Amino acid sequence: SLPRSDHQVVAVAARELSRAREFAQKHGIPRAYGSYQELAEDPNVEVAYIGTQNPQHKATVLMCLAAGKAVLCEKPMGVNAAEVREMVAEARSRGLFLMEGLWTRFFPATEALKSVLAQGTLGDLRAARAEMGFVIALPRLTDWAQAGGAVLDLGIYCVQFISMVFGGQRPEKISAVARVHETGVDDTVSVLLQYPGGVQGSFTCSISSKLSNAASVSGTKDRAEVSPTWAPVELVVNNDRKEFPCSLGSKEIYNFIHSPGMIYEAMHVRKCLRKGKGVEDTGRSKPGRGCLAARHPFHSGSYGNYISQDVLGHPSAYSM
Ligand SMILES: NC(=O)C1=CN([C@@H]2O[C@H](COP(=O)(O)OP(=O)(O)OC[C@H]3O[C@@H](n4cnc5c(N)ncnc54)[C@H](OP(=O)(O)O)[C@@H]3O)[C@@H](O)[C@H]2O)C=CC1
Ligand SMILES: O=C(O)[C@H](O)[C@H](O)[C@H](O)CO
Repeated sequence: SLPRSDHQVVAVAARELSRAREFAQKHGIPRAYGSYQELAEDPNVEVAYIGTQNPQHKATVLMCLAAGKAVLCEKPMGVNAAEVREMVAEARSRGLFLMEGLWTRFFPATEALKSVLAQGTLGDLRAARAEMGFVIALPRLTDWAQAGGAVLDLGIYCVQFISMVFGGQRPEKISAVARVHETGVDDTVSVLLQYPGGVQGSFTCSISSKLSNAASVSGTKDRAEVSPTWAPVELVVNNDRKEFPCSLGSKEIYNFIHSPGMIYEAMHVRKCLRKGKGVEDTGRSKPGRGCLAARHPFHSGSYGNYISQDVLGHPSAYSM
């Protein structure tokens, strides 16, 4: 749905060639490969978009970086903070672009919220709240072996919102309560994040119950809310409601609502690569090839993995 002069899908890979061929035929993609390695080695591929399941992200990211590709990896980029650090270090050492596919960050409604924040319309910020929950029957979500669970799949959208509105700051303290699914993955989790100056972030994510699926930030002057949390098409500030439809005239049938909004992150990737700037943790830019995913406020998707690791990995932060 983007101009072919800017974006072309030139190849698709699957572990079975037949499936890649079927997908390629359905979507008019010139090349199909029976392995991810063959795609990584295709000289016509500039950027690899990785949509495998969570546990395979790291291996596939490293494979594509080794082949010199820029990489856009689906969220959560890693199943924990250690994996994310390893991938970011590898991208840095090769001077290659790596970004976590937190597509939410590039929606027009998110951009509109960021300018409301930048203008100080809400006053001094006090609290941010996000929720994402559905009754979902996706096998991967309740499968420990596929790194399922609410925090990694849905909580990451809540964390990235809170991290964004608080400028990428790291919280001083994290605490959480959870319901654990019979398969052992986290089913419903509520997390409290305490920031300097008594500023608070909180979120609830669930794979077994419908939540508000909205995200809000409140200050001493006003409150702003976007919805749905993961693919915002509406921004309300005080009682002023603005719509940002993202059907974009697409006739495609998608598995998930607002999927046409994937074009925004694709446009961002292209913009980064054309700028040719690397973005370091400190936000200091340096000449290099592409932007690097880091804990930069704008690419703080990786931050979500730190939180999930903190929440899931430290019993002290996790009272049942
Ligand atoms: N941004 C968004 O809106 C969304 C993001 N996601 C993210 O995208 C990723 C994929 O999700 P989704 O497409 O629902 O996942 P699927 O369950 O459909 O699996 C995706 C692909 O993973 C590949 N795969 C590679 N290794 C394995 C393995 N060992 N076992 C099973 N599958 C494997 C398969 O590809 P093949 O067999 O063809 O090689 C499969 O087609 C996840 O990380 C998820 O978080 C998902 C939905 C929405
Ligand atoms: O990123 C997402 O939107 C989620 O992976 C899936 O869409 C979710 O599992 C079902 O909404």
